[in-house]
Amino acid sequence: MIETNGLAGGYQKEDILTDINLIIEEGDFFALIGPNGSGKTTLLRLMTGALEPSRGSIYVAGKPIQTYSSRKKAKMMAVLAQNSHVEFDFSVEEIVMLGRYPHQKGLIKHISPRDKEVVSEVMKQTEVYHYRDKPFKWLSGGEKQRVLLAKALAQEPRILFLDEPTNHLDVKHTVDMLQHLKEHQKNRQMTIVAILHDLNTAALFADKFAALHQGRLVKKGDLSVLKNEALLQKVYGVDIKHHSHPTLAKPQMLVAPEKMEEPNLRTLEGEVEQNEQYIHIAFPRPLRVLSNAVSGGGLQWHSHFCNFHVPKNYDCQDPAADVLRWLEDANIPAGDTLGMMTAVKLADQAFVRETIMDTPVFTVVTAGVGNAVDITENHPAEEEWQVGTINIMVFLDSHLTDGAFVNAVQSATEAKTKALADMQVADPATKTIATGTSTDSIAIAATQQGESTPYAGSGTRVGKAIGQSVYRAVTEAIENYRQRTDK
Ligand SMILES: Nc1ncnc2c1ncn2[C@@H]1O[C@H](COP(=O)(O)OP(=O)(O)OP(=O)(O)O)[C@@H](O)[C@H]1O
Repeated sequence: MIETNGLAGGYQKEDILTDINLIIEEGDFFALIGPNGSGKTTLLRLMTGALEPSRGSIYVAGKPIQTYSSRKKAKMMAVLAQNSHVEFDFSVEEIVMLGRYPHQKGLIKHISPRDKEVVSEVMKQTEVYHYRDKPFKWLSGGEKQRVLLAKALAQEPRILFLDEPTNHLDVKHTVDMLQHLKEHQKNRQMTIVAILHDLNTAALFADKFAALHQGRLVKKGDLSVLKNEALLQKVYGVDIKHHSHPTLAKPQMLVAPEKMEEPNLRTLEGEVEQNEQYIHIAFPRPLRVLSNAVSGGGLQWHSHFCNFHVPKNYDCQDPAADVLRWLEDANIPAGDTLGMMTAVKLADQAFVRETIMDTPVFTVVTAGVGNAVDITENHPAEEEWQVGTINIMVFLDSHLTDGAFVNAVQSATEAKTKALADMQVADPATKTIATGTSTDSIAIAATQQGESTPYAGSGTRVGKAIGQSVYRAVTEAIENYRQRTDK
């Protein structure tokens, strides 16, 4: 649909862009990314024929852009430029109607029923219909932007060029605008070429990407362009990390500014507070944690770690809300706290604090085994569970990658299962050796100090440290539980 070959161009005989070779297919949502001054607007202006190239060629729908008459071009493409100014005293509807100009025939232009229909439809889509009679100049920046988009859509173009279209728009209108554009792309095969500064928005809505840097096209392709952290670092000059969107199969980018000075946690000396209701471990700064805890679970950062005692008949309708309430009652900052719960007496806890294979590890375990389960055996679908949970928190002075966190959970689980086997903890239903209990929780928390390690399985020092520490702590906690309950 759009093809540039060896394209160069700029202003006052000085080239801003050099050797741009790009193919934008029909129906693409194509995002141009790059820092300020990298040449994105210049490229857009060359592609729309607003600027003459100094070298190379631009083909649109198979024909050189220069061969299009202005009327034909206006039927083919619409442009929503950056900071478009409309000075006249037009109403919103009149401005949008200007978009129909290329479709109107004859010397004296008449507004046809079709023009009216399209104009109202696009005003509704862009949510400007209700102020169609207002003077344009009375509108806010974001409202004006939506009116100008409506005007561009009224042109019914095959290609829509957008220069920072979400400028001035709030979150809702940004999403709405891009959602509408996406529908136009899908339902009408409209090609969209958009300059987008917000990489996260680009990741959500665009399918193809081209990164410009100092007037050169340094990368083009699919979402892999945005996942290329080294490329983004080179282009933008800041550290940008990507992670996955929680509900969509899309990456999201996070800027990582240089780290501030933080307290050193080499000794892992978290403050421990314990009473009948909870065990609370507090660190002077957050640790990176992977956990299935009821509150603050997933991969997060937390400074506070709590294990709450609940009665055996605890009504677990909304455990996360309960934990938040208990944290508030105990004056522990909920936004920075991981919260587990157990019906086991907290006094049976085990604290194991050691340096194993050069890795400082602190493991906190509460264990009840009334609910022990051999996960490899068949059980009736609906079972009456008794109270009993093994809650494990492992604090490490180590720097783990996300993958290593998963490895660490694996290492801790293997150690727990070995402890249950050595202590002959049986599944009461199957009478076989239990592998865990039905409601176990785990948290692996790391200081993220020092060099990062990609593995934490049994073949690594940190994995062995986790294994030994968890084994000792689970064994001790079960011994304490057995002594008290006689089980
Ligand atoms: N009309 C002009 N005359 C001379 N130089 C210009 C003109 N417009 C832009 N430039 C220069 O061209 C270079 C690229 O500008 P361009 O607007 O294409 O960058 P951009 O990537 O769109 O930047 P931004 O993200 O800031 O909008 C800049 O150095 C700019 O100063």
